[in-house]
Amino acid sequence: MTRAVLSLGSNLGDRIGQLRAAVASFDDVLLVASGVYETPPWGDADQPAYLNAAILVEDPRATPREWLERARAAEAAAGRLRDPARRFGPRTLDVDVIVVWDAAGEPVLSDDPELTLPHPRASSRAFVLRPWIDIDPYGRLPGHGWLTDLLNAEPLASEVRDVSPRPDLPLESVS
Ligand SMILES: Nc1ncnc2c1ncn2[C@@H]1O[C@H](COP(=O)(O)OP(=O)(O)OP(=O)(O)O)[C@@H](O)[C@H]1O
Ligand SMILES: Nc1nc2c(c(=O)[nH]1)N=C(CO)CN2
Repeated sequence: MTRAVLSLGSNLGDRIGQLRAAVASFDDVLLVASGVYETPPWGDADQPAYLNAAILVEDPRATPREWLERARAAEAAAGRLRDPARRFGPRTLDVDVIVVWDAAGEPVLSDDPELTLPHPRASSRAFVLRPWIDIDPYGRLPGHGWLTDLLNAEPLASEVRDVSPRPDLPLESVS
């Protein structure tokens, strides 16, 4: 398996520091990182705003399960602080595996609850699709179509207006 899009989010503690540490943990496989966006909480309104971003990673040897393990390791390194009683509640770091493509460039489909691919809620999340389209303008969400069509149709077209770029908070230092 080769490529994956990972979504990063944080709304507790040092939000940008946690996102940067997560990106650094994928340094050996990182193709490109999106800009950072400030986004209103989705799914559970009573919590602080999130910082969200997306990264494209590639490793010819990595299985989908290994991407999930690396995502979990990044969350654990951020302390995994969260309220277990709130499904979509606040957290120091969330790293979700959005799509994985195999060596032939075909998307991996899985209904395994441990690793569902594509991520089952990605199609309704402007905070996932807006950063993703930064780094993959011709991107498609398998089963849902082009990112550009999803983001330009309701309900996401309205939601994306509240997704604010934070160019003052780059993920990577310019070298
Ligand atoms: N595509 C996926 N990416 C990440 N985790 C997944 C995926 N599919 C299933 N899971 C499972 O979901 C479990 C809960 O993940 P997590 O705590 O990140 O959920 P959440 O962030 O509360 O909700 P959401 O997945 O909607 O963002 C994980 O332990 C993982 O095994
Ligand atoms: N804006 C935004 N809202 C969320 C996010 C996130 O990353 N960004 N993650 C959640 C966890 O499932 C729940 N709600």
